[in-house]
Amino acid sequence: MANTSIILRVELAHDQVTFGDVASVISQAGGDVTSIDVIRVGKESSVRDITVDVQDSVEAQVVDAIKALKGITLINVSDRTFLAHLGGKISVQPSMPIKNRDDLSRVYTPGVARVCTAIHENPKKAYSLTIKRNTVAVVTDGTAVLGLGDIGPQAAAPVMEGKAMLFKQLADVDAFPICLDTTDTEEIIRTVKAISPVFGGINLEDISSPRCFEIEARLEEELDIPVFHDDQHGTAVVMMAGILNALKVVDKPIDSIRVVVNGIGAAGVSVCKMLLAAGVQRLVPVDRDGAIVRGGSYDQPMWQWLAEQPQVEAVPGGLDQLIAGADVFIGVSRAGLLKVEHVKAMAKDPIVFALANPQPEIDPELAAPYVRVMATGRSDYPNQINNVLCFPGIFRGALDCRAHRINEAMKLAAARAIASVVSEEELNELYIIPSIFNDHVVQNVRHAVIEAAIKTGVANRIPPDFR
Ligand SMILES: NC(=O)c1ccc[n+]([C@@H]2O[C@H](COP(=O)([O-])OP(=O)(O)OC[C@H]3O[C@@H](n4cnc5c(N)ncnc54)[C@H](O)[C@@H]3O)[C@@H](O)[C@H]2O)c1
Ligand SMILES: O=C(O)C[C@H](O)C(=O)O
Ligand SMILES: [Mg+2]
Repeated sequence: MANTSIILRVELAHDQVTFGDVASVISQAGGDVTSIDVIRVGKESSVRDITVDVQDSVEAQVVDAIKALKGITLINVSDRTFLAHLGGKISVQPSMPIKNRDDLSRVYTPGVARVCTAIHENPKKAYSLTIKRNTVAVVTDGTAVLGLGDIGPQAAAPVMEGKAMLFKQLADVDAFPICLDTTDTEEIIRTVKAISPVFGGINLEDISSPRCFEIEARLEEELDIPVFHDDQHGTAVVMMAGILNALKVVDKPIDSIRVVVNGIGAAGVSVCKMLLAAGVQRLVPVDRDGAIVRGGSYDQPMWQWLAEQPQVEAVPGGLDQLIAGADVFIGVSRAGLLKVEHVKAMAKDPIVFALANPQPEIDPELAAPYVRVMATGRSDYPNQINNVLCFPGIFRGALDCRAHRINEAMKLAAARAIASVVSEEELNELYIIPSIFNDHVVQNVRHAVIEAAIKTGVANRIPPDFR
C-alpha cells in the first residue's frame, strides 16, 4: 500500500533499446516515472537516472523488468527515502563565526567564565545566556516507535531526528534527539532529570504504556520545565481538533455520539480522557483482550480510572461486536485491525480515524465507500491527524511564556486553535484538519497556548506581543 520513490541509474545501449522501451516496461510493471536526469551521453550509450514512484509491493517487479530488458545495464537502485537519511537529518549550527582571537576570548575562555559566574549567581539567567530558552529534548527509549513497537533506541533515532527537524522548521524550536539505552522507569526518570539543566522543555516520544504514564507524571512533578508526552497529548489534541470539525460535517452533537477507541496505550488513554473532557457520553475503549468495561477491575491504573467513568460502557466483548452502531472509530493500535465489515456495521455517516503509523488500522481506499469522514496519521492521504500539528506550536507557546508545565487548559486551547484554522466555508469531508504547511497552525496554537497559560497562572514571562 505504501508508496516509495526509487532512482534507477541505467545505461542504455542505443542500438538495442530506446528510452521509450524503458518507460513502457516500468509502467507495465506498475511503476510511475516522475523524472529523468541525463547523467552522461555517449555515441553508443547513455546513462540516465530515472525516478520512479512505486508501491512497496511492486518495487522488486519494476527492478526485475528493467534488468530483463535487452541493452540495459542497471548500474544502481537508490531509494530516495534512504538517501534523505544519509548522514542523519539535523546538525548543530553556531550562532556566530569565531574569526579571530578576540572572538575566541569572548565566546570561550576567558570571557565565558564571567557568564558562567553570572548564571551561578542567578540561575534564571540560563534562559537569556544559554540555549535553554529555545531547546527541547526529544526523549525516547525506543519501546513504542510508531506502530513498529519495541525496536530499541538506536533504531528509533530517525523518528526523533524527524521530530527535531519539524520542531525547527515549523516553530523555530531547537530540538535534540536523546535515545536512551534503558527501559527502566526509575533510570529514565533519573537520566532525564540529570540532563535537564540545558533544556527548556522535555518532549517524551514513543515510550510504551503503561511506563510512559508514570515517567511523565514524575518528571512533571520533579522538574520545573514543561514535560509533554507527545504520543499521549499531542495525538489527543489533534484528534480532538479533527473530531470537533468532523462532527460539524456530519451534524451530530458531541454528547450524542458513541465512540469506539481501539488501542488503549499511550495515545489511546489520552484520547479517551480528552473525549470525556469534551463531553462524550458513550465511550467504548477496546484493547487486545477486548473492551475495558465500566465496573471492571484492572491492574493498569489508567485502565482502572477508565473503568470508573460513568460514560464508559459496561458491555464486554471485542471489536467485532462492539463496533456495531458506533458513530466514531478512533484507532491508535496497529495496522489492519479494522475490517470493511466493521465499518459497514457502524451508524449512519461513520467517522473513522485510523491513526496507527505507518500503516493505518484500515486502508483508506477500502474504507472509502462506507465512511463519511476518514482520517489517518499519514501525509499521503487527506485529513492527516498527526501530532505534528500540535507539538511544534504547543512548545513554541510554552517556551515563549516560560510555562513550567503544559496543563489541560493549554491542550484544549491548542485543539480548538487547530480546528479553527479550517473555516466554516472550507470545511468538508476531505478537509477537516489543516495541513502542517498551513502557517496559521503554529501561530494560532502558540497564541492560544500562551493565553491559556497566562490565564491558568503557569506562565513565568509575558511575551512582548501579549504585553
Ligand atoms: N497519528 C498520530 O499522530 C499518532 C500519534 C501517536 C501514536 N500513533 C499510533 O498509534 C499507535 C499506538 O501508539 P502508542 O504510542 O499509543 O503505543 P502503545 O504501545 O502505548 O499502545 C498500543 C496499544 O495498542 C494495543 N493493541 C495491540 N494490539 C491490539 C489489538 N489487536 N486490538 C486492540 N488493541 C491492541 C496494545 O495493547 C497497546 O495498549 C501506533 O501505531 C502509533 O504509530 C499515531
Ligand atoms: O511520529 C509520528 O508520525 C506520529 C506519532 O508520534 C507516532 O508515534 O506514530
Ligand atoms: Mg510517536
